[in-house]
Amino acid sequence: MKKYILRFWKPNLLIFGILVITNVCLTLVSVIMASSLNALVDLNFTLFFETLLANAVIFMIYLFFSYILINKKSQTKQKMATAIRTDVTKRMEQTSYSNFHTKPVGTYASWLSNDLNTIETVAFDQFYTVLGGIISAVSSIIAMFIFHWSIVLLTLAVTIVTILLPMLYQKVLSLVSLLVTEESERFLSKVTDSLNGFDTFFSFNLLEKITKDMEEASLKLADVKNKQAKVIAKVALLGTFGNIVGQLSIMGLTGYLVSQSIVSVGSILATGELAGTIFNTVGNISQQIAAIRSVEPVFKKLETIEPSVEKSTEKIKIIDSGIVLDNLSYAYDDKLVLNNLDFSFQLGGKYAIVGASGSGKTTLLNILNGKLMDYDGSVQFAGKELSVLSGRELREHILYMDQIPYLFEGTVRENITLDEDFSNEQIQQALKASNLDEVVRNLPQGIDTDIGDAGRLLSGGQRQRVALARGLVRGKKIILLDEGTSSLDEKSALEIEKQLIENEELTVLMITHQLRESIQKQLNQVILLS
Ligand SMILES: Nc1ncnc2c1ncn2[C@@H]1O[C@H](COP(=O)(O)OP(=O)(O)OP(=O)(O)O)[C@@H](O)[C@H]1O
Repeated sequence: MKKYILRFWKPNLLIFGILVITNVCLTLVSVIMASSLNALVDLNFTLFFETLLANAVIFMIYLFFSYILINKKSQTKQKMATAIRTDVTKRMEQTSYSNFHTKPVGTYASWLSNDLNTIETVAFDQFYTVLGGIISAVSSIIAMFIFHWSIVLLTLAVTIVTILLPMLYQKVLSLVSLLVTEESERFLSKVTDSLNGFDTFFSFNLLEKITKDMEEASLKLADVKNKQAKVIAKVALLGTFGNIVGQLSIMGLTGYLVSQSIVSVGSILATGELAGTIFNTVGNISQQIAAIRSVEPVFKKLETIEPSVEKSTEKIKIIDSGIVLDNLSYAYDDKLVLNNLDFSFQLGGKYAIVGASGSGKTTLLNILNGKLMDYDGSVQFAGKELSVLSGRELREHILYMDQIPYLFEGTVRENITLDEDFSNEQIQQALKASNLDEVVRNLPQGIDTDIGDAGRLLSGGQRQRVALARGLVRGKKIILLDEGTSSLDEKSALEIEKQLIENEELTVLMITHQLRESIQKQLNQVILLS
């Protein structure tokens, strides 16, 4: 948290300055109140009204700065929250494919929403509250010197005890807070997973499973939240106890000093007010600091996405040779999936990869696409070993298309360009090459038609073609189709496969369970994985 407070030190310094002004205003009001009461006791009505007027002016100043403070706090909090979110997604940009997939997407969504919410409302809000509290307590203690040193001494003594007592619970509070964030993560992940399965549950008449999953997850979350509330209640109790003891003892001491004519009658009003301010702060400060500390594990968690160390950033200057596998093996932990493969894919060649389910077809394409770099043996592309190329460089030339390509909410154009710049001509060519031009012509707003959540308004086959156009518009010359035409009808699948296979510029590796005869004839080779 410190990192972000310091990164935005200018607005935070401004907030500090405004907090000083507002709290000094409140202290002044309390001190002047003593003069008001003294004036009243002395029947000096002029002085009484003058002090009232002075307090009214100070209150106006206080209100003005309080308004600025609320706005500044909100703006700065949002700036810091956006910076944290950006840091998290930047880490995602830099991590490896397999690292990213070690957690369900729902977990990351929870980080960026739930956890950021906690950071905003617990860490940042409480930080400003504690800061304001300390400033008001310090200015109140200083003001107490006006009345009598013994009042300051007693205040300091009770303050120390009130701060120390609730600290006994600090560790437990941090622990339960961490449990709450972990359970919230599991809750979101479970509920997202269940909701994503709406269509499946619908077809099996099992929609009640969504409610059941949600209820189970919600009860677990409620359990840890109740545990957290119990600890917070104990800390709050100790703080409130210190607060009450502190206020009563100061009132008692001032009363005694008044009775001994050491301080004026008006002092009782001011010290009561000032003691209230100090002990309200002190009584809550342990709880607030513990709350801020409890968010530290959340900050740490957001930094757990490891950046992947790309061995090299060598560039491919010219693609003048294809892909050569030499003794290629791959294992997920100790599960060997590919074993000593030797093979050459010629540039411009067309290949089908077939094999039983689980034989490693997708794994092979994931290696060629730079998603899995921890292979054994050798894979050369354009004369360079894959491991000396960055995955990023590889994907500049290779398009990987899986069975269910993801489409974003938005238009066909946005889904193809993904916010990058392409000329209309480039887009039209890509539409034609992916057999999408006629489909797009028939859409109500052509290429600028909104295709709904995850491309829902397009058929499975049309979605597949949009994904293909995405790669072709970027001039990718190596196409890896992981059953990329599986959701197309026979005629469309054949058309696309033919189009790709007859394009001399493209090297095509397609995993297929349905090798059509007419296609098979045009392939350089069918590779069987076992
Ligand atoms: N991330 C992973 N972690 C552990 N094991 C995995 C992982 N991905 C795949 N596997 C395992 O590796 C083996 C090969 O999977 P792969 O997806 O490459 O097979 P496939 O031939 O493409 O299968 P299919 O035809 O069913 O799509 C399978 O047994 C699978 O369970």
